[in-house]
Amino acid sequence: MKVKGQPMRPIRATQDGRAVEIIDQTRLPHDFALVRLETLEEAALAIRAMLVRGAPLIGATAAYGVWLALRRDATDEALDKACQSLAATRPTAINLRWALEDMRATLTPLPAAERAAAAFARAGAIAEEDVAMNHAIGRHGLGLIEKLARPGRPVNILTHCNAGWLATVDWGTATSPIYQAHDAGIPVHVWVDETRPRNQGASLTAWELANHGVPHTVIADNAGGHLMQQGEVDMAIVGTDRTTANGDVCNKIGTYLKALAARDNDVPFYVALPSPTIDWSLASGDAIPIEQRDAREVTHVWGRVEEGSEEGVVLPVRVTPEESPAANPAFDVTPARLVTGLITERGIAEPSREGLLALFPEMRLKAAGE
Ligand SMILES: CSC[C@H]1O[C@H](OP(=O)(O)O)[C@H](O)[C@@H]1O
Repeated sequence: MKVKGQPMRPIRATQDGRAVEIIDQTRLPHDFALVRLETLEEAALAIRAMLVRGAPLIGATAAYGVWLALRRDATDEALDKACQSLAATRPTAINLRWALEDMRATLTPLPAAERAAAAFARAGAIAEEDVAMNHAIGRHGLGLIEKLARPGRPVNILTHCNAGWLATVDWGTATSPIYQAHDAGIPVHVWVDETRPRNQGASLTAWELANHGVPHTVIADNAGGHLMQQGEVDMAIVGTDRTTANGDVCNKIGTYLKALAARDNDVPFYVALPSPTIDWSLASGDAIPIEQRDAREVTHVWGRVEEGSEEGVVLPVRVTPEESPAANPAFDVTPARLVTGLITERGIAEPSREGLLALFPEMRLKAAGE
């Protein structure tokens, strides 16, 4: 997508061929900062500290992280260490495991001397495949938005967290249909869930949509149900970090509550995902590991000082009593029964094992379940 009119991606190889450059998403929306990753350790930290986040982008960053490791040491031991250290960064997004398995399968058969070049090529291919898949998701999702369009008012779409181009290599998943509808001249308006506690909606999705000129309104997470009751939401589109073979959807904490409110108000609830986000090995979402993040993300908020002596400084501010503990599960699981459809690069699947296999028949032998 574009930033101030310039094509931009959240990750790209540098011209000198020695590093990748990422957008530091922890500093948006206040600062747009690019960070150079030259080592495995820097790539792992960027994922763990959420300078890059979002399932597809985590996968692409991990793939490049393997390349950065093998540039220095292309032995079997180095490949193993790289895959293990990157796999340990975050537990929930399946794209991380998928990308590392792909890189390991690509590189293991090769002589050490050929591995760095092959790793760079495969990481680049994983990135470009993500772009193509997300564009296709947008095409299929565009059809859903078109069906809801009517004269005199925009299609009102609610989204949660950031499943935008910042969460992928480009286009986003949930936002790809929104961008393509906007670009096609279909009036859309997006209700942007702030998405406590890290506020990826307020700080990332809103920033993306503003950059692209898409009308949007940031809302408190707790406002979505009310807006649905008032008839102000025509559909919801969210992303996912892992969707299991039966169509259960693991996504940012709070997604499940939006799905419940959508069901109660007959609002179509769609999930957009590229197929590497499907975990065929799990028959349901019960077994998905839910990341427990630092309680400080709940007890504090980070914001920019607007006036006074430290103008422009981003500071943590405590919003809870010192003595109050906090819990911070980062994801929840929305059961398939609450999902209207899964928007994939091959089309829209019913949220079920057979619905997914109808689009991905080649996965039948791998798909857990009956
Ligand atoms: C297209 S994946 C987006 C997905 O990832 C986010 O999680 P995080 O920011 O913690 O990596 C969130 O669940 C989004 O829906």
